[in-house]
Amino acid sequence: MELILDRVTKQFRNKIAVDRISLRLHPGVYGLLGANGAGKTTLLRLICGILRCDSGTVSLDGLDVSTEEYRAGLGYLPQDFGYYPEFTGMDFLVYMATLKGLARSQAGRRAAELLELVSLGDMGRKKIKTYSGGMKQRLGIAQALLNRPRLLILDEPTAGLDPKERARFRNLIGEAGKEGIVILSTHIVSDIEQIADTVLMMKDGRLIFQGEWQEGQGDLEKFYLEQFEDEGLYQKMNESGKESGGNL
Ligand SMILES: Nc1ncnc2c1ncn2[C@@H]1O[C@H](COP(=O)(O)OP(=O)(O)OP(=O)(O)O)[C@@H](O)[C@H]1O
Repeated sequence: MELILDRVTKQFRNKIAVDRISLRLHPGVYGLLGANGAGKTTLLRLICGILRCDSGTVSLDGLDVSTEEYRAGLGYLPQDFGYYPEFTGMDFLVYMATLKGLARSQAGRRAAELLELVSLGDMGRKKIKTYSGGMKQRLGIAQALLNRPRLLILDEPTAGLDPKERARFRNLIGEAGKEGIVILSTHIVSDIEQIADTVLMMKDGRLIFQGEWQEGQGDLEKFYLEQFEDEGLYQKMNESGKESGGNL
């Protein structure tokens, strides 16, 4: 399985949010790290086909992002996921499953299975308005898994999770990453260290680091912060009319 991004670019008015990003991803967990405004959400939306690239292509095993077949293999948890507070967790999952085209009988079975998987088995009959932030987040992950996606995209999935829930979440994602491609965005470095096999680091719409982060390489947080110290330096160099270099 291979997800290929080829010079993917997206511009909003005069802001280039994603700037010629090329990637080849295989099964595993990828942590997309970047400061606020680096372009993470935009990149994830392009990979989900919610936004169209201005130029460049996204494809999974040769299927273009615009095709039904591509979408059928996709699971997505957006950053600002809208829940229905009056629905129970179970009803919500069944509803989402039918939207995704599962037959009703199948939807009920799958929903129950996923509630167990995300440790919400005993909360399935309770209304979502009674859930904690972490429970809602787990329900969001469950809905993203309904169609057994080959490509799972999670935008800031650990936001609002306490340490215990983070550990639970790590296990869940680790399982998903064994069979498919999981991309999760965060600006919390320790999330990446604990969950992801491969780090993707974005700054100003560009990919500035891609690869495994191993213990011998030192402190990922320090490296990450250094990129932003460099930014100031490069800006100064540009302002004085010199070419900036060194950035990938
Ligand atoms: N719909 C839009 N219209 C105009 N500008 C946008 C739009 N979406 C994103 N941008 C801009 O594109 C840039 C990248 O935004 P994006 O949301 O992708 O960053 P991010 O890394 O996900 O940040 P955050 O962690 O805050 O979500 C920002 O400067 C943002 O203001």
